[in-house]
Amino acid sequence: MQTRPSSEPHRSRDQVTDGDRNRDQPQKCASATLAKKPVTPPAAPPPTPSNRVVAPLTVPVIQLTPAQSDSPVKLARPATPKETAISVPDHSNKENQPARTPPPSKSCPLGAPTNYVARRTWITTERMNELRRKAQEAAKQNKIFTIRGCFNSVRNALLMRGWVEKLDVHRKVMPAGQMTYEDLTQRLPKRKAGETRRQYVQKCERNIMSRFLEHMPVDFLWTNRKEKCDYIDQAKNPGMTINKFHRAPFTSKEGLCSQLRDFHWFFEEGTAEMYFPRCYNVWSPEELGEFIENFKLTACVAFLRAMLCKYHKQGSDAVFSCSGKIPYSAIDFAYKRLVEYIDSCQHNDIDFEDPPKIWEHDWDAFLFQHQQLVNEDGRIQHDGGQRLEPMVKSCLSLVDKMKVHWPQYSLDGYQNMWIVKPANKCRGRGIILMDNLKKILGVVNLSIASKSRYVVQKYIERPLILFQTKFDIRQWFLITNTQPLVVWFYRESYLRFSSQEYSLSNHHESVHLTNYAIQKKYTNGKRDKRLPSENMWDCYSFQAYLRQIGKYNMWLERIFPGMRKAIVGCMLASQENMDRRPNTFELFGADFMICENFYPWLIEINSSPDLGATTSVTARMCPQCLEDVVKVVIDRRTDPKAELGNFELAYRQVVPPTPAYMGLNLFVKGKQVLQKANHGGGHGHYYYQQQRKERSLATSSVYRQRSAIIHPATSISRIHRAMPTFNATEYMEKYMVEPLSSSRSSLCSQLPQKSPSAAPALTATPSGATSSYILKQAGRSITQLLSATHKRNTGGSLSGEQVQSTALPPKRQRSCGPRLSSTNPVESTEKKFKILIKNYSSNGNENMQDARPEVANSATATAISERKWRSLRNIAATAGGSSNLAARSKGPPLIAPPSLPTRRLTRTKSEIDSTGMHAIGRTFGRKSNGPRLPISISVQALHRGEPIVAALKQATSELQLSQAQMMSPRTALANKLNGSTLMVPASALPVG
Ligand SMILES: Nc1ncnc2c1ncn2[C@@H]1O[C@H](COP(=O)(O)OP(=O)(O)OP(=O)(O)O)[C@@H](O)[C@H]1O
Repeated sequence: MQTRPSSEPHRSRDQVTDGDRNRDQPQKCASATLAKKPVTPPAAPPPTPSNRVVAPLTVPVIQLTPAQSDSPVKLARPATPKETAISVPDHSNKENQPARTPPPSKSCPLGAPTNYVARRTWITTERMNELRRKAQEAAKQNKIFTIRGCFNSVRNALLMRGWVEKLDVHRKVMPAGQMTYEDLTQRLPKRKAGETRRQYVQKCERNIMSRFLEHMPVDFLWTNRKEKCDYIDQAKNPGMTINKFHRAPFTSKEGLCSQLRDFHWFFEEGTAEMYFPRCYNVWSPEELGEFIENFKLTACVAFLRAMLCKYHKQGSDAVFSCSGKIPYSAIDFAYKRLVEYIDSCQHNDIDFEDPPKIWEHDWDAFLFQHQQLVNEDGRIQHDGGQRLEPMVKSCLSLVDKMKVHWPQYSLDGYQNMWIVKPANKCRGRGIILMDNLKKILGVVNLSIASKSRYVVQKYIERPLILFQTKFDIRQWFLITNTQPLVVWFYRESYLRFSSQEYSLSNHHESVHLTNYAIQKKYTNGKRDKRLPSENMWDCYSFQAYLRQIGKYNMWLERIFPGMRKAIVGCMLASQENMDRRPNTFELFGADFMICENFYPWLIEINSSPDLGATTSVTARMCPQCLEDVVKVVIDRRTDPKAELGNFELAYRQVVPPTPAYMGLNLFVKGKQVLQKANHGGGHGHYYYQQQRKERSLATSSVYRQRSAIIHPATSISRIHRAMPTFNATEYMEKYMVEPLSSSRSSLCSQLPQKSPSAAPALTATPSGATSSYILKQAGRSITQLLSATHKRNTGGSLSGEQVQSTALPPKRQRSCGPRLSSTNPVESTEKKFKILIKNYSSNGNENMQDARPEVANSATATAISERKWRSLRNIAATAGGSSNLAARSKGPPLIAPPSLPTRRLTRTKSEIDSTGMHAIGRTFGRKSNGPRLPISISVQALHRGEPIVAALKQATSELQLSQAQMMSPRTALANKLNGSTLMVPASALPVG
């Protein structure tokens, strides 16, 4: 018996054609007996840990029925050729040609021996069932993956871990239940030339297994392009892992530039530091202006530096000459600009008027002179009358001073070169090096007209060059979570050299752009022999080089940690703008350049780094990196101690516990309304101004207050990241009500307490000390109250009794809804409040007992201004018409309020219905299991300096307060609360 060779490198001349194969099929039919069952869904697999319900596979169950067995096999019907095992088209040798297969004969049609099947065909029924079982097992264990693109290392790594691939072509599935045996065995991929038999068999088996999984959701998707449908799939199947973030703004040049503008907020010494050449999104007029200013100032620095450098290296004759074309005043011009700049940095200019205006033509002339000095070896005019040494000395000291205030001094040279990059292109396309402002503006202005965007970045003129050749470093890193941020750093990296020697006089891309996409277009020029011909080194070769030149410590101390800190910093700065979806990770490739002083400068971050085996270096490193990604992403999920390959954890954000004061002790005092009312209308404006002042104070102090309370070891950025949502509903429910009891105490203590429903409120009245304390606080800003009550709650400044009367539970959950116990005084106050609101909601038909005693009190009545009445009316209008509420109110109406316009009735009513609120009085609360009110405000708004009042403003608007009240939200809310306890004088009621 001939054995089939395991591999077939080339297709032979006499290879089997499709037609041949078809002709063979009747014969193959005889080689196996298959009992095909109709599509029967197998039993549903048990639920997986992730609670995913695995849908039964609706694939044909293939009965394992050997062709010739001792036990006779019953066939439902004669197997058709399609149902048989499939023979592999043999492309290799003649021994396996169809001519050599036994001709179809009656001796082995449907009863051929199993071993015969195995010999002649490559997918037997046994194998088929095995594949099915494997697919089912993978589905049960959530181990289905799809890979788009040629990421064989990932594929192999997953297959090795028992995963099964669902080919991307099978994403668009046919309706469940329609899959037939033919679907599985037909339409198999064609064998490619050069594909070995084994490879082909594996390919077909993968194809078949993929079809088994057609109706199963994918658990792991590796793609190199973002598609919306994938994220929709992920939303449907949250367990699905995707290797791409939908939003990663730092991966475009434009995005990186804008993300890193605010980097200073995220600086953490030793953790997040950043060297990024200054960069401008010049399509934005603001940044264009900044760029122009920076360009000019850089030219001034470069002019003086170039002059000093030449003077010291080549002597004064190399710089000065009586026939020089550059006027001596150019030195003066540059000098003055630097002095002005340093003065402004040191704030020495605050007592002076604006610096004199410099006309554009003066700048043009100077920039031209700079070009002459640097590029054309021009001389500065000097007739020998003036002594040069003092001037040179003062220039030197000025440039030294400038180093302090010019953080990117180390990367600037003398030429003032800038690199102009299309904002959203990659692979070096459209990148130009320029040193002329007019030309740069010409490019970017044109781009504005053509709607293509550019960024302009300072070119690193003094890079570290190896053997006179420029290089950059490609560094991979992995993000596995954005909230909290988790960054994995790859220990290996590789260097990419340019094919030509470095020169600043030649601006050609082959000299300055070191990325592979550009360099592969050029043959290597005359360079040092020690450079690699494929223009790549791995980091180990670079380390060896550094060791050779005695600078190995620079790798350990500056380059490697510097790259890591830059990546962490960049991620922290961009974290806010990345998706927060779980089960998403991404491998990024960052490009760094090393400066002469060995500091790494971030150039760019790529979202789909080239992982092709383009050179021997990448051929070794890329597959390894991909395998390591699988280790981090897959293995570590189940085993925290799993091997991580070359990845190391660079940053794991620590989420600090929610600060105790956060949203807990914010409250609005209702007392201020009385003060305002007592002062009469004439002082209204004054008080309004006062409040505005307080609000602005609060605005600026919110951040300071917070930072002061936060433990110093906790960095701002971390806090900033992990800030919980400030829940206005919760906040108001609790703190808008609490002061009610306090403020009411001052009122109610004067009032006869007839109403039984008022009793709980009165019992809840805090002590006089607390009242006065609250009174004192009433005029302060909310932020001040925040810290005061924080102290109070932590028992710092108040007596135990006071704490008891005012303190609230120390820690609250983030979810909103009333959580105060029924014995809590605040609770009872809240009830009171509710009832009183109902009073108004009854639209005059009913009234509350609580209100009765109060209305008789003239002192209280006079305290109600027309405006307040309007607010009350508004509340009434808001709540009016909710007849169910009114019906629940008891007691005869004391006042017959006029029929008020119900302009906001509809919305409020629907709100009540839809949000599960059971009374308008509970506007501040909700049913414990009801949905949230639509008044949740992100605390980050507060953090960023927006006034807390703004938050209240929003809240008040949600509470349907009138425009006048919204002008002063604190007062408005207090009005509302107080108003609920105050009665309206009959005289204040509109007639009718
Ligand atoms: N500020 C800079 N200073 C010096 N060289 C730079 C600077 N920016 C970019 N380069 C050089 O230009 C090359 C291409 O730049 P960059 O990576 O930004 O372009 P790209 O189009 O995104 O390329 P790729 O997609 O291949 O990374 C870099 O490899 C680097 O050698």
